Amino acid sequence: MELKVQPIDVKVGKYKVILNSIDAKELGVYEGDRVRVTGHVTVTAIVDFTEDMISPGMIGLYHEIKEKLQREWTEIVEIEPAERPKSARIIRKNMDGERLAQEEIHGLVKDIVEENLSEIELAAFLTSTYINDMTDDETEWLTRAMIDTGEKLEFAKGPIMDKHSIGGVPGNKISLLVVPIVAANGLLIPKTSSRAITGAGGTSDLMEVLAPVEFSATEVKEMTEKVGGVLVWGGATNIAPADDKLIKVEYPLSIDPHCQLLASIMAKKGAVGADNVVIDIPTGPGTKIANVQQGRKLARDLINLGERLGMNVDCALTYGASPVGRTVGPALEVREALKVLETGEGPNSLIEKSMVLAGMLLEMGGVAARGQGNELAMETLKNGKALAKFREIIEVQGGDPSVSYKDITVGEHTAEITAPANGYVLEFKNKRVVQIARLAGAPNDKGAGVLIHKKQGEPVKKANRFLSFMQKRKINWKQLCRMPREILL
Ligand SMILES: O=P(O)(O)OC[C@H]1O[C@H](OP(=O)(O)O)[C@H](O)[C@@H]1O
Ligand SMILES: O=c1cc[nH]c(=O)[nH]1
Repeated sequence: MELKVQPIDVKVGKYKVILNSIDAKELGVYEGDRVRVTGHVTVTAIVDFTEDMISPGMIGLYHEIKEKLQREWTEIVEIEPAERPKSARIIRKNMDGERLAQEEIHGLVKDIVEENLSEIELAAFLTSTYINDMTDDETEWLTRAMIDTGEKLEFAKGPIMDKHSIGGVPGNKISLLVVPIVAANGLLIPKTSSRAITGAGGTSDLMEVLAPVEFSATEVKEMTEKVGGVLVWGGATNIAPADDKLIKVEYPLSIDPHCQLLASIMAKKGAVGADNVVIDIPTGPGTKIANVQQGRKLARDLINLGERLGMNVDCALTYGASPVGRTVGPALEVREALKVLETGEGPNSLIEKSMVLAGMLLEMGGVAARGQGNELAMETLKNGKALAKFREIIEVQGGDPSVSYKDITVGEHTAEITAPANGYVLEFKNKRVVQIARLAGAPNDKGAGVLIHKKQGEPVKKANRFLSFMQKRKINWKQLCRMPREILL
């Protein structure tokens, strides 16, 4: 079928075309099917439908495909139905509970990286692995494929240290303390992070309050060699590029399937050439890991996967039933973390957790004797070396190194939630705190989030502030009032 081209200058991140449903019917294609578009070159694209935006006889070409055809532009293209990529069948195989071969997984990851799969297919893959999981072999192949389809860092000197959290506990800003402490002790830590997956602010969302986080792999290497550490967004680097594409689909589903979590974390560590890795596993009700037994199993899986990939991995099962510190949401969390670095003072839950993890890395990296890491981490915080290093990191990434926690602006519109009666806070529902922070606009609205005045176990007085939440735009009380009361308390 010949169709007249109508360019649509919208980036959708994939090769996509939009057909009028009459033409689609005639061609016998459905939404999500593939068509071969032939001008002077041929491109295979995913089909979208419209009743009215594109008239019969026309075809809408989104930015990416338009770019591809641009050099030899043509007004008329030839369209014919094409096969779905082989990976779509592989996803189906996974959905049917069948095991996948290494080449199948590699092909699938390659198609993810090359944007050959639709969001529906990606969502099906993630949902299927959420339900069926993967074997240890499949997870290793998935991780290796994620490493091999991107760029890898190679440093002339080692050891390369790294830290990662599986996430799931709100307010987990500890990388902002751990990375500078490790780097301040002479170790290299090229830390890449994701943006929020199930939370209201991933480490990259936080760091972006202070400095750019989008760099190429070469820049990550150069900056790490210069100042010892970085805190960058993995999604921008082409380091394990499949990871971010999967996380983008996980975010709206609010799922983080076991095998994907293992591969996502370990691919990022493998690709930066990490020798020693500490993984934080927040555990407890309302986290990704409900209890210590599950936490131990995940720790074993991470350590085993590390062994298969040649990395020395240690895990810390940390308390996750209540937020870390008293802030949730990018700017609020950065303010809290910077205050700790500047004054040495702050919530115990934040300081102790950061020191334990930094201490483990200092021991693994051989700069602290066994059992002495925690002390060295605390000393690095108290003597200002951690702050000085953090400022170097901010500067090398293009931020303002003189920034103080007092300069961090948070959303100016605030709503207070007060305690309905005198008493104690018995339980803290992590997921609800995250829901509120996301509703307020976090992580994209950097100033949005939740400030926790009273944490679990603390006494509250009737009508005293219990939670504040804030955002840049005016608080939408109507929306808030529509929220069921149990989300608020
Ligand atoms: O949104 P949820 O699922 O809670 O957690 C995701 C966060 O956890 C990890 O943090 P880090 O990189 O170890 O600091 C990820 O990189 C990401 O920033
Ligand atoms: O980086 C991360 C962290 C948690 N879960 C993931 O899938 N990736």
